[in-house]
Amino acid sequence: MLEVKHISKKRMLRTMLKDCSFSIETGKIVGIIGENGSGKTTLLKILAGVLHPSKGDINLEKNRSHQISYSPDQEYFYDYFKIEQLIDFYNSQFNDFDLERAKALIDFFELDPKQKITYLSKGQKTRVKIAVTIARNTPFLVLDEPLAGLDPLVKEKIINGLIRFVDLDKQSLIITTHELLEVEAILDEVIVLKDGQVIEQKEVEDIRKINSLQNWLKEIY
Ligand SMILES: Nc1ncnc2c1ncn2[C@@H]1O[C@H](COP(=O)(O)OP(=O)(O)OP(=O)(O)O)[C@@H](O)[C@H]1O
Repeated sequence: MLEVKHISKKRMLRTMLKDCSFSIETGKIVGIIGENGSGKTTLLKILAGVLHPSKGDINLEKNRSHQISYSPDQEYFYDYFKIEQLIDFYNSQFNDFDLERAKALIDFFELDPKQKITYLSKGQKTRVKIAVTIARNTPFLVLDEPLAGLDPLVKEKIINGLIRFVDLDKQSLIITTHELLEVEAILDEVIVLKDGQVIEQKEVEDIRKINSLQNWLKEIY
C-alpha cells in the first residue's frame, strides 16, 4: 500500500501541488490524469523521491528506492551504450533487477540488444526505458507518459508489454497519460488532478457503467 498524505509542492511563488491525498493498493493499474500543467509529473517525481514535497508525507513500508521503479518522461540514457550494456548496467545497480525479464522484454518489444541507444528512434528509446523500468521487482512501477508521441502500433505493443510483464500479484503500475482511449481498457482506477489538486479517485469499472472515461473526465473538469 502506498499512501500519499497531504502533499503540497511550491516553487518560488508557484503552487504546483496542493494538499494531495490518495492511496494505491498492490495489484492495481492506476492512471493519473488531468490537463497539461495539472501537476502529474511533479506528483510522480515526488513519489519517486526526485523532488521533495514542501508539505506532506508518503507512507511506504520500506525504503523508497526499494519500493518504486520510476521512468521519467524525458530521455536520460547513456547514448554510447548498446541496449545490452544498458541492461547490464541496470542489473549491476539494482538488486531487484530481473535480467531474464529485461531480456524477454527487449525481445517482446522487437529491439536488437546490439543496437546503440544513440541510433534508436523515439519509439524504440521509449520501449527500452519501459523495459528497464518494469524489469525491476519493486512493488510500485511508475511511468510518466509512456505513450506520448508514439504511433498506434507502438502504443499497442507497449500496452501489451505492460499487461504481460507486470506481476499484478505483487506489483502496482502507476502511469500518467493523456491517451485515455488507449489505456482505458487496462486501468483499474484513475486519480484526476486539476490545478495541482486531486479532484477525484475512482474505479474505472464504476465510471464505465455510466460513461466513457473521456466523457466522464470532460464532465467533472
Ligand atoms: N521547475 C519548475 N519550476 C516552477 N514551476 C514548475 C516547474 N516544473 C513545472 N512547473 C509548474 O508546475 C505545474 C505542474 O507541472 P507538471 O509538469 O507537473 O504538470 P503535468 O500535469 O505533468 O503537465 P503535462 O501534461 O503538460 O506534462 C505547472 O504549472 C508547471 O508550469
